[in-house]
Amino acid sequence: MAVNGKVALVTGGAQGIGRAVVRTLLQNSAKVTVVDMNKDSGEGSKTELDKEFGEGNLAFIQCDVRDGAALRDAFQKTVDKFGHLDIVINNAGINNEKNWEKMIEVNLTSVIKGTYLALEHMSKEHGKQGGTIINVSSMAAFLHSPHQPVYTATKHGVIGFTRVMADASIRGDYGVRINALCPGFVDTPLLQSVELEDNMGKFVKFKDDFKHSMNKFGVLQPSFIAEGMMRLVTDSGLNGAVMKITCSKGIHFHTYEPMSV
Ligand SMILES: NC(=O)C1=CN([C@@H]2O[C@H](COP(=O)(O)OP(=O)(O)OC[C@H]3O[C@@H](n4cnc5c(N)ncnc54)[C@H](O)[C@@H]3O)[C@@H](O)[C@H]2O)C=CC1
Ligand SMILES: CCCCCC(=O)/C=C/C=C/C=C/C=C/[C@@H](O)[C@@H](O)CCCC(=O)O
Repeated sequence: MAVNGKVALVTGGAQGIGRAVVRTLLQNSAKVTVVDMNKDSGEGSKTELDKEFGEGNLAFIQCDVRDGAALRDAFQKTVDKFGHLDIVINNAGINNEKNWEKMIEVNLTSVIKGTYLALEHMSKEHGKQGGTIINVSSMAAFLHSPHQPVYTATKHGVIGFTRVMADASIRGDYGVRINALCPGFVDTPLLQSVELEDNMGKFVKFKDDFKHSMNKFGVLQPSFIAEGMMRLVTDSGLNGAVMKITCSKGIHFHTYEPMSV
């Protein structure tokens, strides 16, 4: 899929990985809606990106992705403003082992909601023109660590859900590609949360293990994750792929046993 002239919606696009992805999409002449609960960073980021790429290419909608009605409204507003929808990146995520129910809502339930809403606007089943969905998981889904039990569970969930929906898309002829992206450690504000009892609860005592892992595996830049994301967006041969991005192997894909049925 060529990105030029396409319309994208990115959740959690006000900072970190999401912001880098939004910037890359704009560089490639897409129209983009950022859906993020943080009004200050959303508006600040829009001001900067409008200066760089010109006004009229980027919309910011303040929205907590856990609020299903507000998220539905954000999708509709995007289509109303830009005319259609082609690319949805379900990226918003948090680290909160203390309030782990909230973390499941943000990291997994909202990715499911975002995928279903994306299909309403892009699937041939709904009379639309097709598109691509990327759900952000993590390398945490592949490596055990003692400090992130529920975060890890949500990221496993994102992969399982994404792979099944990719198969459903083929069987149902949705015309929508659905892929997952799993970054290793990335230099964003999220990483600071592992030091805080407010985020980690009793698992904060493992923070030195966490730092040890970061030193061992290295920390990536958000722009490199955006590069991987663009490959998932543009390569029409990819559906159900699980992309991994690490310092040691760069951008690569997880391989699975073929299905038994
Ligand atoms: N930074 C890292 O090392 C890694 C991050 N990831 C995943 O990448 C994604 C993005 O993470 P980062 O950019 O690092 O985080 P970040 O904390 O820098 O940015 C996350 C963005 O999501 C927004 N957000 C959070 N909760 C929200 C909600 N309920 N509704 C709407 N917006 C919300 C925040 O306001 C923020 O702008 C997450 O899913 C994260 O789990 C995956 C692997 C590694
Ligand atoms: C909770 C906030 C921080 C979230 C951190 C997170 O989601 C990421 C965890 C990342 C772990 C990264 C590990 C990378 C390992 C590779 O370098 C390699 O050794 C393993 C390669 C396995 C493969 O097949 O690629």
